[in-house]
Amino acid sequence: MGILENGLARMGLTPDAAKVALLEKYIAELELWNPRYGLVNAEGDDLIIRHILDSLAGVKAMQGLGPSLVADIGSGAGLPGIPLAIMLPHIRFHLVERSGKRTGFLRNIILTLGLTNVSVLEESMENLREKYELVTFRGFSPFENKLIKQLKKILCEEKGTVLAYKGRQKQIDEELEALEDDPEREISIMAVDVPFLEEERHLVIMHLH
Ligand SMILES: C[S@@+](CC[C@H](N)C(=O)[O-])C[C@H]1O[C@@H](n2cnc3c(N)ncnc32)[C@H](O)[C@@H]1O
Repeated sequence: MGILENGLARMGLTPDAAKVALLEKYIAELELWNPRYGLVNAEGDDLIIRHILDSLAGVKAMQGLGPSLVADIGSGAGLPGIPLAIMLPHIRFHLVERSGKRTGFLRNIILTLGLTNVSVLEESMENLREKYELVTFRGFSPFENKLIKQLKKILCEEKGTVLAYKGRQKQIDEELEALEDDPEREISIMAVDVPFLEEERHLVIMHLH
């Protein structure tokens, strides 16, 4: 069994063969275009662990939250948006990325993989007009007051949640402590185990409004 399927099994994820094939195709495209586009800072098994399995660590949380429309902000090469969209085809994803070079790659990926639940928005998040039930981000920005204000503008008032992929607990605590008090904010932090990765990873789920 390859590292991808082994990792999926360790995470308790059981995608059908078609989804595994799409994940493999995405990995192949990342490997192919990485030298020219500088998309991710890893290759081979390291790429699968640090980017694909890491992104998939949010699948179960997403299933629990049950959104119908998600914005993946600062999506870069489509992380975590593309792996999540492959695993959760009933959810629509907007990949928000301001770099034209990266959105070029993303548009190509969507066509190559035939993903019908994913759109690319070549925008700064500050310019978004749509409202989202859920916003994901990974490696995009620390939690800061300015970011929280911006997130509130694009989250649905009734049901607006952020799912942020984060590393060390200590770093998360520092970021959260520096935020202005907000009695409406509810935060839960989940430690996640990314297979074959000996580093701390957490998902921060933040309900705003
Ligand atoms: C460090 S990369 C992370 C990419 C990806 N999420 C990942 O985990 O590999 C941050 C990305 O956010 C994009 N970005 C930065 N500020 C942005 C903004 N205000 N709106 C949209 N995208 C932005 C950058 O162009 C870059 O591709």
